[in-house]
Amino acid sequence: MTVLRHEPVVESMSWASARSLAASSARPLRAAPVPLAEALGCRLAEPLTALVAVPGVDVSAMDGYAVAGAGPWRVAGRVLAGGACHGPALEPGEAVEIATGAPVPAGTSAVLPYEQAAAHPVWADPVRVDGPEAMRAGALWVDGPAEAGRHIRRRGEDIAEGAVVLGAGAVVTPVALGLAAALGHDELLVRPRPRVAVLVTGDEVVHEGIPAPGRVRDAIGPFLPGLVEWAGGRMAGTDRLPDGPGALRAALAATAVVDVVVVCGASSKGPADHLRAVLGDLGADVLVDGVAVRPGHPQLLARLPGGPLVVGLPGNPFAALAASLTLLAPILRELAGTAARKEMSALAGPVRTHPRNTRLVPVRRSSRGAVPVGHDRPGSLWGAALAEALAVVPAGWSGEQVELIELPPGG
Ligand SMILES: Nc1nc2c(c(=O)[nH]1)N[C@H]1C(S)=C(S)[C@@H](COP(=O)(O)OP(=O)(O)OC[C@H]3O[C@@H](n4cnc5c(N)ncnc54)[C@H](O)[C@@H]3O)O[C@H]1N2
Ligand code: MOO
Repeated sequence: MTVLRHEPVVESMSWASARSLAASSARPLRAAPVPLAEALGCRLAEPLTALVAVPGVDVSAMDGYAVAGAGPWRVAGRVLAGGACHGPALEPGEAVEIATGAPVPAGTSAVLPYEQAAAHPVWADPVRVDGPEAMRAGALWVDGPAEAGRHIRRRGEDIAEGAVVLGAGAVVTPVALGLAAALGHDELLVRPRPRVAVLVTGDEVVHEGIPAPGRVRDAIGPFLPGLVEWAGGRMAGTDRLPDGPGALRAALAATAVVDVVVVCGASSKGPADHLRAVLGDLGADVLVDGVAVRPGHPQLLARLPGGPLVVGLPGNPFAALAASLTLLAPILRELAGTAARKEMSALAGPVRTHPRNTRLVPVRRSSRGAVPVGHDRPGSLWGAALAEALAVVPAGWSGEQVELIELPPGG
């Protein structure tokens, strides 16, 4: 009789150690200038300064009349935003019709909004003064309350030229993009978002339709792009590989231009699980090989020589999600400089604990604490899809507060 002998189970790294080792294995990317549209979500590598003053010149804050001195005023022209400026300085008693945002002529002492402007009866020329035609005819006179300086936005009043408006390290939000554009920037110096390539392995894995018996729909490839973006990365692409070391070796050898490669499946010890062997062939430095966590125990982290980090996710989809949040998200956050805030919570519901492993339990927040939502088998994303966060339940947990790690929210 043949007796099969297997390697003894080696004690895995703790979940907390794996997570912090993942973060510390990431080497922050060098800052680079990127076009505004690509900078969204990145961190500024230098303070954002105003290349121009806002407003750039003294402009009108209202549609109405720029006036000089005391009224009544003879309307001597019109200035529209983007149009030609009024040439000569206004003399006392003169006005120009002006649009909001248009530069006020030199000599302007105030802007009189249309709503406050009254037609002024002029003895010499009793034309009814109520519109652009009359103004063009040079017959328009207006009067009204025009307190000195009123409704003029002075150059640099909102933002002075050279002002620092956001500090280095600030996240480029959609609003920050608008601000940067207003201040004259076309590019921003940011920590670039790390590029991530995904390799989905498994002969049984199909990518559309109802899987035939013995086949399974890929549930990992579809969640990774959103998770990668959310953690601060940028997807470089997804490749589908058959089981077998050849395709995996070739794909990993061709990934020098990305920062992180994620391999889905092939991380356990079965006959079709080649990741470990291929990493060995390629001379990779294996940093994490198994983590004391449920689900997601067979996860891997390695560095290819002179190349990217490789994250091996287990094939079971919820295990793959747990491993993504343990290894992948901390790496991307570190590379992109986007730290996650730490949240602690009571647990308001029963959870199973594990004697040696951390458990990651899908929960929703409530006023009583985090409530486990159930449906948390490693092969299914049901519980995680219902949840807002994963509660980190340590081995032998005895009721104290637990850390919550955020799940990527919907768009
Ligand atoms: N002898 C041992 N066997 C297993 C262990 C172990 O420690 N010793 N760990 C188990 C655990 S836990 C997990 S998780 C899996 C991880 O296995 P692999 O990463 O090698 O993944 P596969 O074997 O390819 O697949 C596992 C399971 O997941 C399905 N799968 C694979 N890819 C996908 C995908 N993209 N989308 C949806 N489902 C996928 C696959 O069909 C299998 O059912 O190993 C255990 N075994
Ligand atoms: O990683 Mo496995 O169960 O823990 O699915």
